[in-house]
Amino acid sequence: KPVDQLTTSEAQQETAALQKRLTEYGVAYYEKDAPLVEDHVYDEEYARLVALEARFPQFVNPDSPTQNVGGAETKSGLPKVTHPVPMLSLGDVFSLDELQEWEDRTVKSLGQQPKYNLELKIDGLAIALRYENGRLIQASTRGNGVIGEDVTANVKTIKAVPQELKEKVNIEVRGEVYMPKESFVQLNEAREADGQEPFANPRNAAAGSLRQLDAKVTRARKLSAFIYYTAEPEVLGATNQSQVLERFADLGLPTETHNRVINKMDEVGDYIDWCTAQRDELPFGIDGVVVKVNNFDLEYDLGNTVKVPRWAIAYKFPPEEANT
Ligand SMILES: NC(=O)c1cc2c(N)ncc(C(N)=O)c2s1
Repeated sequence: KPVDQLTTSEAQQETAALQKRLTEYGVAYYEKDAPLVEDHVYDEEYARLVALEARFPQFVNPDSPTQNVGGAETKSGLPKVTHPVPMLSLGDVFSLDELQEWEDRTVKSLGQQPKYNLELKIDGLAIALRYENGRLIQASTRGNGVIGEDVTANVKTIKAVPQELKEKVNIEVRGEVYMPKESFVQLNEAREADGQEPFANPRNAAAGSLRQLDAKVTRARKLSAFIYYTAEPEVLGATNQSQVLERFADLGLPTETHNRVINKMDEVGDYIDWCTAQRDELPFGIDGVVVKVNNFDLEYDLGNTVKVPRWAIAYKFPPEEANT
């Protein structure tokens, strides 16, 4: 129900429930690197709480998650970084029908049939890398999208991430840090031998390994990364997403090479089938496919909502049956 149609007691109940739930999500995400919900679910509920507290300020209390932006008490105590361009999460769809509905809306908004760039959705954690004059000067986590953590020293231990680009450009790029499946198996064997709790999945292991105070621990975890986005493609002279990936490779940035440009959405099924068949063979985890309008001039027309871009969508694979 819209916030301004709630009775005071309804608002009090919903506010208290959201404050409790988002605090639990925050502890799981920031303290345990074991998120309870997808980023966009957290974002949506957080936005609802902000709206409720704005309309009913009497229900704001000091330990509401809105009162300590960016997970101030992260266990790792890493310094904070504010993202100049917010790191949005992605909208999700779970079927080809929903994907077709997304395309219908997109074609309608654009008034034309765009090409799409299809990319694997890497199951890791998002990072932003700032290069100046071709040198890596800062690396940060997504955090809550606006405020992340400075993980520069830790990212410098990741072999796949160049500290020096092949061209002296000033650019911020974004991607995913992940733990290769092999590293994950070795890490959990070592942890169990040590009587420690194994990580539930490579994504949590990557998050826990990246957000360490001691970069030597991160180095030992043998992480890797793929870079897939920049908000400043003009710096690279790229006019579409597939060109951006090619320019990233020219610079020495690690890119996932199985991307594919398609002319319309009815070609996406073949790609999804290919990814599903390849999934177990890939040396890293994927949890879906990212579909992006390839041309940036069209992407510009579509813009973003507060939380997710309109020019891209994630098709999520059905959860893998527990291959115990
Ligand atoms: N949250 C996001 O915007 C994204 C998240 C991811 C992800 N986990 N893996 C790959 C891509 C990609 N190829 O664009 C994106 S984009």
